[in-house]
Amino acid sequence: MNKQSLSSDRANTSCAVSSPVVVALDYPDQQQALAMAGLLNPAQCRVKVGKELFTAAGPAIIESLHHLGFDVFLDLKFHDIPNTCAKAVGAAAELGVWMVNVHASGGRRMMEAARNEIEKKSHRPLLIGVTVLTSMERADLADIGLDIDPQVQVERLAILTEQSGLDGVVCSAQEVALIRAACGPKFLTVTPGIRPEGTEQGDQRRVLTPLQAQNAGVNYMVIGRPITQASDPALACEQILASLS
Ligand SMILES: O=C(O)c1cc(=O)[nH]c(=O)n1[C@@H]1O[C@H](COP(=O)(O)O)[C@@H](O)[C@H]1O
Repeated sequence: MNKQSLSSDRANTSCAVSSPVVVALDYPDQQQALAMAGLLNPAQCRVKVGKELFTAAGPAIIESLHHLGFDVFLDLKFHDIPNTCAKAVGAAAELGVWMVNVHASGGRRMMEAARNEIEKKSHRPLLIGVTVLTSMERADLADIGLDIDPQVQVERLAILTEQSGLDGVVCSAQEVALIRAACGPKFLTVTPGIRPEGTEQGDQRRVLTPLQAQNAGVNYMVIGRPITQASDPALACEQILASLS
């Protein structure tokens, strides 16, 4: 199947999953990722393909996940000069993915170029700007010359992202109220850094539980290790969904 027909098929068949859960398939190869996907129900969650899996498995993993019925968030966090970023986002659109992201710190012209490029495509994924990584806290921002609270930078980048015509931002669920106030109710919030009670925080810093995130009004919550590293991943996913209902 060529890229264009894949894109058209996807545009016609993309399912409307009401669940906010997006499971991060952070695996080193296609076999492990598909084994995990096989335990999940595409009616109950979407999946995310990130840098590790996409670098190892390439576009074929997207096609395989589509065949299993999943909407796919392609999380490659593009951050480059406007032309390069726009072409990369355009290539992602041609894979038929549901969502793709760029780093909002790439700036207004980069985000506008990315948005303009996907507007030309027959399948138009949701285009999301990453604000401040959920692994970062104030000290990490100070290290890169931004001696401010993460929330200040998140709000600034969310406003820039909205003005640049993107659909929403990646942020911590802790910042959703702030973003709603600044960017309005239609602007999407996609929140990693989700940790159910009793799970390891790991490298994440700005975290909330799934229920707290839901109460904060997030649109989509990205959850990786609390599901994929659980002794029973399918049960872990079920329990998270049950905690939201
Ligand atoms: O864009 C992302 O998805 C992302 C942005 C961010 O600020 N923080 C963040 O954790 N992520 C991704 O979300 C996932 C979180 O995974 P866990 O920490 O295992 O739940 C990883 O795949 C990260 O790459």
